[in-house]
Amino acid sequence: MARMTAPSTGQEHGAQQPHRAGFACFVGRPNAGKSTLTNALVGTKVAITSNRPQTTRHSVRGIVHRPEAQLVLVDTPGYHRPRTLLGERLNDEVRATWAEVDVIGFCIPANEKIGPGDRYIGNELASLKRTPKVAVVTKTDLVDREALTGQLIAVDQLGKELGIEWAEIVPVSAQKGEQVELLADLLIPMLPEGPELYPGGELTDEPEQVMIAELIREAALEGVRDELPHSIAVVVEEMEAREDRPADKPLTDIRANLFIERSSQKGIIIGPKGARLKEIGMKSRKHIEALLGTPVYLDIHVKVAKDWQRDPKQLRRLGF
Ligand SMILES: Nc1nc2c(ncn2[C@@H]2O[C@H](COP(=O)(O)OP(=O)(O)OP(=O)(O)O)[C@@H](O)[C@H]2O)c(=O)[nH]1
Repeated sequence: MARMTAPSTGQEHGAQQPHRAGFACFVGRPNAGKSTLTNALVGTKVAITSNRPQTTRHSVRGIVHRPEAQLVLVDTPGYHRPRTLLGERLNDEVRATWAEVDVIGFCIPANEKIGPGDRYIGNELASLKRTPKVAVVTKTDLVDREALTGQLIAVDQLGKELGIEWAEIVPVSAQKGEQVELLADLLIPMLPEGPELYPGGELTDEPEQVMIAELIREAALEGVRDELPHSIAVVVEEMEAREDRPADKPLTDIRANLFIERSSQKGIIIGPKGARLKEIGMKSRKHIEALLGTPVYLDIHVKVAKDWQRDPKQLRRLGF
């Protein structure tokens, strides 16, 4: 990421409140609710959510705009024990992000016991002494009060065990929008003083094509079996406005490649008589049209990139 620290040219807003701007990221094991929380804070769909682990591959940022502050959220992939080259690259990316942000939110689901996955991440976090860390207990709508209290105590103990001093411990439900604003209120004072980092109203600086590729990948992930999710990568090859269209009836042509690792996976993606691929196209097209604000002609090609997760050249081509 280019610039992660706000210059300290504090802008005065209102009475004595200096304007603050900076970066935060949410960490946590797969499925902890990081993307959903990012979306809830920003109020628009920018990161990709799914009920399958490890679906966030790109550092999608959402921006929370307040009169007194700008909070830029960096959404990283899950940090986990690497098994492939892709896994190692993802961990490097996550660590690099952690070292550059102003505050880290450690997401721990309210409805799951703290386990080795959390300790693995927590240990790594503990070594980042200077960055404030907020424990965010997510999905509180899934548990009763008693269970939530138990989890808050367990999180407090986890901090003591790992040598992390939580700046705050905040229970939230991103899905119900409970305590989401409060979380923003608590994160903002941890940002450095400084002017806006991004012009007002901008929600994400993720290149459009990456977001479009993610929307297609998200549609492709729906309903596929367990082994496939990590084998899918999508790259937008071409995107341009169709020529000879009247100004009030624009059309955007998009050509995307959907990569899988083995030709045996082709059938699963394409489906009987192309039904699944058609479904993927229809679903993602709706989201892409909403994103771009124009009708879209979407052309998806399914290609085999053999064992792309283990091949450095392929990884680079696919944008990792
Ligand atoms: N009930 C409930 N479910 C939630 C909440 N937040 C997230 N979820 C669900 O939990 C699952 C995982 O959420 P994500 O936001 O994709 O989790 P993530 O941590 O970004 O996951 P990875 O990208 O795999 O690391 C999804 O099915 C969400 O719908 C919440 O506040 N309440």
